[in-house]
Amino acid sequence: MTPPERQALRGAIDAAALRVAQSKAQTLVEALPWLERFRGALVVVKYGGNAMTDDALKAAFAQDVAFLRFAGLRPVVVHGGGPQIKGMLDRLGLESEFRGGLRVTTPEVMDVVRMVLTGQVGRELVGLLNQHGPVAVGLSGEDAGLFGARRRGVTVDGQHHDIGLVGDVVEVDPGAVLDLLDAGRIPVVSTIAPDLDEDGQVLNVNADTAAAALAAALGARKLVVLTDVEGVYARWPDRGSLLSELRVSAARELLTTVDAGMIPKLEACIRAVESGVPQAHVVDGRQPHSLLLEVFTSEGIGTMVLPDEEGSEDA
Ligand SMILES: Nc1ncnc2c1ncn2[C@@H]1O[C@H](COP(=O)(O)OP(=O)(O)O)[C@@H](O)[C@H]1O
Ligand SMILES: CC(=O)N[C@@H](CCC(=O)OP(=O)(O)O)C(=O)O
Repeated sequence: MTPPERQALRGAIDAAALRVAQSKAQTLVEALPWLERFRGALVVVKYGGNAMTDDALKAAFAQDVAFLRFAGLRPVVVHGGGPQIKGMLDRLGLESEFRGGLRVTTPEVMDVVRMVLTGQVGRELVGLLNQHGPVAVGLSGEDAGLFGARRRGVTVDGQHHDIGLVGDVVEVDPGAVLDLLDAGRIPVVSTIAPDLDEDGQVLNVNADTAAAALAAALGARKLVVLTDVEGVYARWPDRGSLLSELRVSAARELLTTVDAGMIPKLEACIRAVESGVPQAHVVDGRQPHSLLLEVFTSEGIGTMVLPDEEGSEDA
């Protein structure tokens, strides 16, 4: 290569590097209106067990939540752990059985659910978040009266089934979560809840519905549900039918057609929005940084559930 050729090549490389730097700056600038709008906003993020299957994805999720916190929002994480519970039940030779999307929970299974959610999945998320500073604190629905639950059964094809130690959150005392937020911490909540009808008994609560109850009690600005699908499809599994926006009454109608896994998610979005949370989102947790994209870009991603009244969104 001649000296003039070398110089031309260096010039081209410098120009390309400048373009990359400018596009990074552009990305930051695009986030500015959203940073302004959501400064101080309380956001409840439900992190599903199926979106935490690989280490890189979990690390990216922790980065996103830490980003929200250091950008001045107030994130609260509610985590699931269905596949992780299944993994432990398999190792112990116990069966995983579901009815209507909920785990049939015997006393033996309940011990495993509590151990895996609070002692394993929650701990791991707290550890990942604390790599970004001493911010995350784990707690379960048993701590400081956070949740109170009542047993529920499930109706499938018109038939009612008892599914054991499974509950719905009927009471939330968000004091402990608010204390942590006021101290600048990130609460990481696992969804075990005391049974209000039986002292000393704890119940297994679906993490989507618990996240909705918490988002409502906290008066959250957003509920974001991270899962293993792009969003809510009008005609699952027709990939052309992904919904970017859904009003709450349409979401109610859709409830009759969606399959098991999506039922508690859609119910959670409906419950949150009907309780005053301005917007709820179902987002693909398999995409790294989907949480950041949802909060800080104009396009948003996944499906957004909004109240019925026109003009009530604050996207
Ligand atoms: N209408 C629908 N739109 C999107 N997903 C649906 C729909 N109906 C059923 N599903 C199923 O719901 C699943 C999500 O639920 P699930 O696997 O339990 O998630 P998670 O582990 O994140 O709680 C999707 O992977 C998909 O198979
Ligand atoms: C009653 C019930 O089904 N509880 C769930 C709780 C965990 C959960 O909801 O985890 P995901 O969000 O990963 O599905 C279970 O035992 O699997």
